[in-house]
Amino acid sequence: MEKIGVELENVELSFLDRLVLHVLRLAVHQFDRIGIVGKNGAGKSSLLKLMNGQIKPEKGHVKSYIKFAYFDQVTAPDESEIDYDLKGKLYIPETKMENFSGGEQTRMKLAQIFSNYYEGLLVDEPTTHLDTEGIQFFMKELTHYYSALVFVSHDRYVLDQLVTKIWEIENGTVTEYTGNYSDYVDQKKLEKQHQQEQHETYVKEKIRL
Ligand SMILES: Nc1ncnc2c1ncn2[C@@H]1O[C@H](COP(=O)(O)OP(=O)(O)OP(=O)(O)O)[C@@H](O)[C@H]1O
Repeated sequence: MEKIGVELENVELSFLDRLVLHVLRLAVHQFDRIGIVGKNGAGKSSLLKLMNGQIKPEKGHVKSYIKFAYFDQVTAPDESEIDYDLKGKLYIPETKMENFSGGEQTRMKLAQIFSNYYEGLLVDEPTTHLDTEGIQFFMKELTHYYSALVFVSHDRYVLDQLVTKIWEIENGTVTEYTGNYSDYVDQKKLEKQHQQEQHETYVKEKIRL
């Protein structure tokens, strides 16, 4: 049985009296590849931050058993060493970091992560500032990265290539779907169709009575 990397139990997270997340139980296992999806403001980044221990829930608990690397767009790159080859491959300039463009900052932070080995990666919107070449590099690295991977992305192509599970956040709750993004879309279509059929049966039955 695969080792648990992080688990959440009976978690409630609110901001300004709004219940943003309500999780009965969720777990990330050793080699899971999970894509988190949901509308703007659904709670995707907050869920990653909970798993990273950056924010604490007011109820329930989050237990982490492995060391995760965390990436988001807002955190500036730190001074940690990066692999020389990666620096070249990712065209990271020799200029001062404060002058880096958005894309260069993203490349730098990803290079820092890929220069070390982590048992888990929590990655929030990694491809936003990347050009096509940067996205291809990121995907190639992650395809062979042997760890738990949880990431938030609005990029369907990236999700389709990299994940084998989808966590959908809707109205504060998280539903797990097996498969990549396209599989998730198919399952949602079937769910909708089933609901529609149930509704039609209900209406017909009501008329009949
Ligand atoms: N520190 C905070 N203080 C108050 N509200 C917050 C805070 N952090 C997040 N929120 C609110 O919680 C909700 C969830 O935010 P979160 O950033 O997790 O959403 P998201 O699904 O990642 O959204 P997006 O796709 O737009 O990035 C939003 O309504 C946001 O305004």
